[in-house]
Amino acid sequence: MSELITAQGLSVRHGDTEVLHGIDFTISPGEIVTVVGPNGSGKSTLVRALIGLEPAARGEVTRKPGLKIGYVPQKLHIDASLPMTVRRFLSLPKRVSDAGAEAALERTGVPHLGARQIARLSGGQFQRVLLARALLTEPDILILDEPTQGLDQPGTAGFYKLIEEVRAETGAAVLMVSHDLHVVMSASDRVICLNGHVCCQGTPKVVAEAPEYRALFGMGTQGAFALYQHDHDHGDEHTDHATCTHEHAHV
Ligand SMILES: Nc1ncnc2c1ncn2[C@@H]1O[C@H](COP(=O)(O)OP(=O)(O)OP(=O)(O)O)[C@@H](O)[C@H]1O
Repeated sequence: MSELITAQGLSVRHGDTEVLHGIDFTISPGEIVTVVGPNGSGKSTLVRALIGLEPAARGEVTRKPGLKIGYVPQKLHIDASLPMTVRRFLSLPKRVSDAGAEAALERTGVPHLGARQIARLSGGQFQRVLLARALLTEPDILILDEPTQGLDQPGTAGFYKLIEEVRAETGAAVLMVSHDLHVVMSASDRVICLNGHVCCQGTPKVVAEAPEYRALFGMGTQGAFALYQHDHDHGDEHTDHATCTHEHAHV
C-alpha cells in the first residue's frame, strides 16, 4: 500500500456517545494534511484513533507495516517542580545519543536549549523541543495536535515554516490539528474539516473558495470565527474538490 494511514468507515465512541462516525481518511507519503473543526468536533479523537490510541467502534484503521510515527499530543503536562533538562527529556522514554539530541535541537532551531530546564521554556521553545523529540525516531509521519497553541502569530508562522522545511528535508508526511486557519491554508496540501464526520475537504485553494467553507469559517471576522455543531448526517466524498456540506456558521 502506498498510503501511510487509511481509515474506512471509522466510528469512535466515548462512553455512550459516538464522537466520530463514518470517517474515510488517507494520508500519503510527504503530504501535509490539516484537520480543522470546532471545539469538541473530534479532531484529537481522530488522530488518536489513527495512531491506535483509541479503539474503533466500527470500521477500521490500517497503518503501513513498520510505519514510524512522531506524535506530539495536544497536552503534555510536565510538573514544574520536577527538575529535568531538555537533554534528559529528549531521552525519554528511549535514550538518544548526544549527537542525535543535538542534531534534533539544531534542526528545530533551538540548538542552545539542551541544558535548560524544560519547565522554564517559553511556549514556542517548548513546541520546538517537542518537535525535536518527535523527529528523533526519523518518522515517516509527524502527527501534531495543535502544535502552535498559545503561540503568537510570528511564532505560529515560524513553526509552520519549520514544519515545511522538515517535510522537504525528510520527506515525512505531516498530519496536524490546528485552529490557525489562515496559516494552515497556506501550509497544507489538504485540509479536512471535521464535525463528528468529514464535512468538508480538499486542497486549501479549492476549500478556501468554496462558499460552504466561507460560510463555515465566516468572512470579515479578521480571522475570528465560530462554528456550531449540526446534528444531521450525510454522505461525504473524498475528492480533490471541496466537498463542504451545509454547515451553519454564526459569526
Ligand atoms: N477520554 C474521553 N472520555 C470521554 N469523552 C471524551 C474523551 N475524550 C474526548 N471526549 C469527548 O469527545 C468529544 C471530542 O473530543 P476531542 O478532544 O476529540 O475534540 P477536539 O475537536 O479535539 O476538541 P478541541 O478543539 O476542543 O481540542 C468531546 O465531546 C469530548 O468531550
